[in-house]
Amino acid sequence: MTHALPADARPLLVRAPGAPLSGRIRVPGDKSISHRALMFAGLAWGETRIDGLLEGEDVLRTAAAMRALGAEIRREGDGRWVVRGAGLGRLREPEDVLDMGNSGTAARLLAGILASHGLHSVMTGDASLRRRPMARVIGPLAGTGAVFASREGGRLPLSISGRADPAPLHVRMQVASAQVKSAVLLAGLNAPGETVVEEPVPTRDHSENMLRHFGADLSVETDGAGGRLIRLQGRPTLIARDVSVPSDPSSAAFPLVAALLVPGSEVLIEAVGLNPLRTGLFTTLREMGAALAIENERIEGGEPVGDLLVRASALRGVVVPAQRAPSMIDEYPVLAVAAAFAEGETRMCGLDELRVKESDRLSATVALLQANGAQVRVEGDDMIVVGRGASALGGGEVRTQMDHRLAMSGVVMGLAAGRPVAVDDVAFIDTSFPGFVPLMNALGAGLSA
Ligand SMILES: O=C(O)C1=C[C@@H](OP(=O)(O)O)[C@@H](O)[C@H](O)C1
Ligand SMILES: C=C(OP(=O)(O)O)C(=O)O
Repeated sequence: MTHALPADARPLLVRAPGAPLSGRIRVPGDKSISHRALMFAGLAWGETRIDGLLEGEDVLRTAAAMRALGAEIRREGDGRWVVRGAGLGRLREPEDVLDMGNSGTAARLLAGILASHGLHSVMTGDASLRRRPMARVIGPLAGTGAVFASREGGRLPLSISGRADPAPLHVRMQVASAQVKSAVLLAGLNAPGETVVEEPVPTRDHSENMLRHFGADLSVETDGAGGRLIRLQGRPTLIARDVSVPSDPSSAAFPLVAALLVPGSEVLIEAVGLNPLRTGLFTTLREMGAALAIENERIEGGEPVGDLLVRASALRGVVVPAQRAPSMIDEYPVLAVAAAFAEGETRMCGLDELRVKESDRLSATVALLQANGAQVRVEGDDMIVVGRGASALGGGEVRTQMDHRLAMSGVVMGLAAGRPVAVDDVAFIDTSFPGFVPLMNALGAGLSA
């Protein structure tokens, strides 16, 4: 197997800190909400102020793309971002190729905007993103009348000839994906009439919440089985509204699991987003016996948030049901690390979507664990990890494959294991969690990079 590293790869050797992790931290803003804030603000009339925007590389790609489409976006000295929207239906044609870097969310959501405006555009990304499937958005978005040309298998680069008069869409989701749902809703915004999304398995609803926040007419009906029917009335007047971005629960996952696994640790993570469609990891860790308390629950900027108080805990294996997967989809690599230290077997069910993330996260997570002495196997779409003591774990290399979540999971493995862990490239952590290493060091992790 080849093991190609980018020229600017940043390796890191991670050792157990030898003392508990402790302190109070705040992790960066939610990545999903940050992308959406920039996109909806860019389509609105007036000036939107965004507090707490994630300044990770993925989100900066969305900012650059929205600028290329005519939105004015600036960062003020106090860290607040201000967007003067171009207005729905009034975007300008980008002069050059839109490079979405490592970000599936940026590429797929933007495809919905581009398909529903009368302009021609070409989108590309880095080597990881160019491998990821775009047919899942091209298929439904073709219903607008837009014309797409992609590489084989619907891969980037992708050219889009959008429609100034897009047809509204009626889509029944074939895959549980908030990115696909959001692409359809974004396209439906500029289509006269009603766009409908049938979602048998609910996924994160930040787009729905934010569309309402900006004044769109959107309704959600739920059926008895948890499915959702979303109706959006096209061509609303979107009006700039201030946005406050909560801390990202998917980023909180890494210091949280590290604190659970490093003996004696006690860590407080402030103001973490607690949208119920994002908190599957917290539910699962509690089922595993984690001492994880949620304090000071409140609503900030329209989303529930709370402080997570976590103490090192002896974990036991559990079965994680497939229905929970969308609410913790990005957390499986670090949950698998936690499971490697738990007593007994953890079975994580229904992980097919992990195969199409920044890497094939299912096989990459298996490789991460196996290289570090854990017992792991895959049966169909399930991953099964049998836990062992810390002294039996570590000593291996983690190949991160341009995937930030694998890099951070490798770091957590190294902090908890009996032997050091070599992570081949931590550079991609900046896509979602800038400042990860110093923040972990503020807790006493003692990382050298
Ligand atoms: O809509 C979003 O912001 C996201 C949805 C999920 O992807 P899928 O929609 O592909 O499941 C998730 O993995 C990604 O990190 C962010
Ligand atoms: C899957 C992820 O992001 P994206 O799809 O936006 O690249 C992630 O952040 O784990």
